[in-house]
Amino acid sequence: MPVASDHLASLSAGAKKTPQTCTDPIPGVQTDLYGLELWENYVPIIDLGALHGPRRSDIIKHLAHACQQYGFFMVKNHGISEKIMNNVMGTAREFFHLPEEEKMKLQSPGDFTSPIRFAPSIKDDDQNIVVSRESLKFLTDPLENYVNLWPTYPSSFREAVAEYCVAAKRAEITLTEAIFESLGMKRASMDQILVKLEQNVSFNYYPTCEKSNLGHTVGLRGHSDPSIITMLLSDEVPGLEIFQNGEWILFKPLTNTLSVNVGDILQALSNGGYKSLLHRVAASSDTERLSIVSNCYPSKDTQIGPPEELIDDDHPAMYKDFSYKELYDSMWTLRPHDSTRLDPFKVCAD
Ligand SMILES: O=C(O)CCC(=O)C(=O)O
Ligand SMILES: [Fe+2]
Repeated sequence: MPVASDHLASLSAGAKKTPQTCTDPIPGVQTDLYGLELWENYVPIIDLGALHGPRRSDIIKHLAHACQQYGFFMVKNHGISEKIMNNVMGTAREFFHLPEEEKMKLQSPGDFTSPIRFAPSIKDDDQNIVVSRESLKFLTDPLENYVNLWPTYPSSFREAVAEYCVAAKRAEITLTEAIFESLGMKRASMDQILVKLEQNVSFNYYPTCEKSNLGHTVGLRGHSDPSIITMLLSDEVPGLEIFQNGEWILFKPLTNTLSVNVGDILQALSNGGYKSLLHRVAASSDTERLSIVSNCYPSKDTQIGPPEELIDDDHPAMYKDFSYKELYDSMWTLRPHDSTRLDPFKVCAD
């Protein structure tokens, strides 16, 4: 992926010319030589608000670095108000605290295409493991097609969730465009995806687990996401673990930021330059945990092989040219935690 590597080179070069003098306002956040903030030394922080100002090109370089080296970063100044975040988190929490039979009314076993579906914790007898996550997954795009299918209890549901979806999608479009720019994609290649960007949302609830069951309970098994990017809003309870440099690292959420991971589609679009993040959630016996995931992906007819401007003799295409529909249709034969869904689309099998 020639262009993003160039960005990295110019990141280092730029640092020598214009050293940053940022102060360090948040404990645990260091700013490196290139002006890129790192949370506790292991997660980059991207200032989304600065994309609209004179520092845009710096932020684009930060994004290239974050997507290439980490596949995971946090965003601040994302434009989603605290009120919208608190409302949707409060609504999601109320939903999961409803009696089991209320939630089960939204279950649709075996139908992965249902526009809204509740999935309870599962027991995998083959692997003798309990996956404790309860989730409510729903399609959100376009909102007017789906809002009427959403629950009316908690009574705040439709309004709070719709407001969050709109705000989250706005942030995702801004971010996705900047990520495409960081890859060096041509305007036409970016636009054919951006104009038809879609979103779905999941509420995830991880109940506390008896101490004696911790040995065979996980919150969620290791997986990558079938998205371009996934944006995650969570409460302040740690639980998400990210796979970096051969080890699992427990991520500590930071107030008012959202976290973002590279998904499989971005890995293919970037010709393997940006790595889809392997992640999982640990079970806890102390505190329940809540997260809201917004997945951003292209319309079914969008081609998601790497665009020609990212291919040259030194960087031959790693993926065939395939549509999102082909990936989507092939996904249901896999288990959700199989991170091999791009394999059929590789030019050469490993
Ligand atoms: O709850 C989390 O932190 C992560 C959830 C997740 O990875 C997913 O829903 O795909
Ligand atoms: Fe995920």
